[in-house]
Amino acid sequence: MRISTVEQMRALDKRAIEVYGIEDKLLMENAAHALYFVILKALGNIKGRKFVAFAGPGNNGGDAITLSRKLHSNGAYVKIYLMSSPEKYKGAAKMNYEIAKRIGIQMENFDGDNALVRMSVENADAIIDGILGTGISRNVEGKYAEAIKIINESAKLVFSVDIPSGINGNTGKVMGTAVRADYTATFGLPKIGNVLYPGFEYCGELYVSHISFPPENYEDDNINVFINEPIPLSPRKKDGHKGSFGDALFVAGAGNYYGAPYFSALSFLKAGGGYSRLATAKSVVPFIGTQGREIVFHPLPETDAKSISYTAKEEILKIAKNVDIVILGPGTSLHERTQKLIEELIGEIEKPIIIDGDGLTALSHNTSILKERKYPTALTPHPGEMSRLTGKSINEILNNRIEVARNFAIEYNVILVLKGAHTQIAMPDGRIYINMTGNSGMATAGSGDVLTGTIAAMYGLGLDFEESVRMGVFVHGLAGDLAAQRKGEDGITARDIMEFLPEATKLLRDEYENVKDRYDINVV
Ligand SMILES: NC(=O)C1=CN([C@@H]2O[C@H](COP(=O)(O)OP(=O)(O)OC[C@H]3O[C@@H](n4cnc5c(N)ncnc54)[C@H](O)[C@@H]3O)[C@@H](O)[C@H]2O)[C@@H](O)CC1
Ligand SMILES: [K+]
Repeated sequence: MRISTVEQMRALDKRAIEVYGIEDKLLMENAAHALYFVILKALGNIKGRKFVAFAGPGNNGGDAITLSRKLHSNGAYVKIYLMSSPEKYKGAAKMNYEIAKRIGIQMENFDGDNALVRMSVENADAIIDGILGTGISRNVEGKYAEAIKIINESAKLVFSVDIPSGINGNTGKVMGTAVRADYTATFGLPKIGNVLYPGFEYCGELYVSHISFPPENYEDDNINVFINEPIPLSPRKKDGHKGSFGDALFVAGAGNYYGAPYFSALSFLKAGGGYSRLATAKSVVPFIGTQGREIVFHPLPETDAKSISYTAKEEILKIAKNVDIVILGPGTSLHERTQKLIEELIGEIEKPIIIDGDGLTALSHNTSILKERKYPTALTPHPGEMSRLTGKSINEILNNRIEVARNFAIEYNVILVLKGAHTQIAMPDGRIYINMTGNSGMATAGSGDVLTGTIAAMYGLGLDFEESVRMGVFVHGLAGDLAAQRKGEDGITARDIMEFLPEATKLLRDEYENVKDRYDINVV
């Protein structure tokens, strides 16, 4: 499914109106109907139920008034609080306001927090939030903030129209304050703010309605943000040998960094990969060797600090020639000579590579080396590492995740995985995939190492490089969700994520449609 910006949604509305003649009042009717269905689904029946709706000054308010008329028509009691003078309404919103007035639906101006409003809310079964939609243009203050406070303090079921009021439709950021909804129905396509955190969380259960747009209305290459849907894995070769499922080289580890090489190299095998090689400083081998017997070790000369020595370069390049994919950087340390080694390997390895951890720090000294690469490259930074790569502050990155990731991927011709809740995967042609698997328990040391191994495993299973990165991120999150289901989010460790990789891959093979549905946005 595509995800749109606010501006793209406006263009789609315009096209629906101008090309197909689906007038704005039809769109509004459809929008109201969609949320009506969600309410029906949540409450069972409507008759005799009491609703309080807050209607803002724009079309979001118009949708709320239209919905109120539907609820009224089906036997509910509705009271609407108008956030500003109804003279402001235009087009479909104005028409629906006038219909509601003629019908005699109770409408009052909201002049700020007071006992009467609180009492209406207290007596209601549910609240409709149509205060602000995608037209939010500044921070929420004054009586708008007061209305949101009343809603959030009410402990009633809250249904948001399009997007919880106060959430920025392009970024998912809270603009001062925002409604915490139980359900949200969004219209046309989900907006980026519905899908990125924290907006996603504020939506509660998220539904999308296509409000009668024909499917071709969405076929627009400029709308190039997508949900990261899983890609079906082809059946495993029954007569396969370990080389059939990929041969991966991990250049990882240093004295005191035993977890990163272990988790990355072993996760490759757990997620379905065939042959896992670990090239690491020689004194690291005995520490991991006893636990990771399935891994093939290439002990390398080391520095005084027990990190991989620069002199290992030719040997690494030689091994790299015989593998399918190379992973650079998990726990290689910040030793200056080792960093130099990794930096040069990035430029010289003639295989697809994944760069993570200390490899990203090595790269940040000279990002232009990426431009020399003629083979596919994926980077998996968290926002801190992204900050090092771009020189931008972490806040700047968090506030513009999509743009920052996209610009980097295009400029350096790489796949950039910007990690975090709902990780973004940016492709060199400008497409972005937003990943929906995973949970907060996965923000744990070593989780990123498991990710690199999982991506490499997907490549070993026969997906192309781009698909492997997408599926690696998906499967890693799915394994984390399975771990959370079993153990709770609080105590998940990298080991737990790794241990659930076989189950995650199996689930995708056995129950592909179920898994896909579980992480899709429901259509009403
Ligand atoms: N395809 C779609 O997405 C459709 C969208 N529709 C609705 O239209 C909405 C967008 O409508 P509008 O563009 O009129 O925008 P909104 O209804 O979101 O609000 C715009 C109004 O709010 C004011 N405003 C902005 N920020 C404010 C703040 N912080 N405090 C107080 N007032 C503020 C603006 O001055 C303007 O008057 C959508 O969210 C959706 O509910 C539907 O009617 C039908 C189709
Ligand atoms: K809203």
